[in-house]
Amino acid sequence: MQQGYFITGTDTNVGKTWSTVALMRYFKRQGKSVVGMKPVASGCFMEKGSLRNLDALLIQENASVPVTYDVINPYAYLLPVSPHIAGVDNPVDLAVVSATFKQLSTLADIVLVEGVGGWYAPINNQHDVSDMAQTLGLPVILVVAIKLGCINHARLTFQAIGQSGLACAGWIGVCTEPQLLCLDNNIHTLSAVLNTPLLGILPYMNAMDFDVLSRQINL
Ligand SMILES: Nc1ncnc2c1ncn2[C@@H]1O[C@H](COP(=O)(O)OP(=O)(O)OP(=O)(O)O)[C@@H](O)[C@H]1O
Ligand SMILES: C[C@H](N)[C@H](N)CCCCCC(=O)O
Ligand SMILES: [Mg+2]
Repeated sequence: MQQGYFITGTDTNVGKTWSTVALMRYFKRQGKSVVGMKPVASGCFMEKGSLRNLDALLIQENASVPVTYDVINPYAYLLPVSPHIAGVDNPVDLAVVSATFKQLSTLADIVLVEGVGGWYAPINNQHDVSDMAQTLGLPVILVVAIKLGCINHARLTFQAIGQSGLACAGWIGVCTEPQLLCLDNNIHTLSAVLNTPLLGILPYMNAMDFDVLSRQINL
């Protein structure tokens, strides 16, 4: 592995997965091999007797090399609730996440790890997403869904990333809504308050096209 990034966001449902896959396509276009990980996923479905998560499946599909599902997503929980609740019978062990990440990092130049929920979402009764990112020791990319309220959420999350001692490699804005009043002004304000590079603004798309989105990224 040459480089790895931990992808967090201002909340759940803010575009972390879309950004992760757009980044995977971006790195591939640069001639790099890339794999991804969704260590903890809540909100899964049963397929042939195993729990599967849509984020993890997208990450698996977009990898440069074939990767076994369990390496991408060692903790798959059925219920779409906070992982410390969904995983009460099989709580996340950060040593397992770390060992699985090491295995994955031998496979490609770039490894992207998508968090779950926002920066302080609990992953078990002792740890939250920030602990998982610190265990992996990766620079963090902050995904911001550009909507009303995002300036506050982005500033809080950016401050918390700094407090964890991890580097922030930049932020990605995702237009998850078809229309937003004063969109450009919001982006301008976010750029001014977040002391980290803007890596790209992903436009609103009616149908997902990760190649189009990946062309908005510049890391
Ligand atoms: N560029 C976009 N254009 C339109 N809709 C988008 C875009 N990016 C994301 N969305 C919408 O936002 C939803 C959430 O995106 P995504 O799944 O990437 O969020 P997430 O932060 O990974 O969520 P989770 O916390 O569940 O992992 C998508 O299912 C899609 O409906
Ligand atoms: C179900 C959802 N899509 C995510 N997988 C889990 C989000 C957990 C959020 C926990 C919280 O901060 O309240
Ligand atoms: Mg996701």
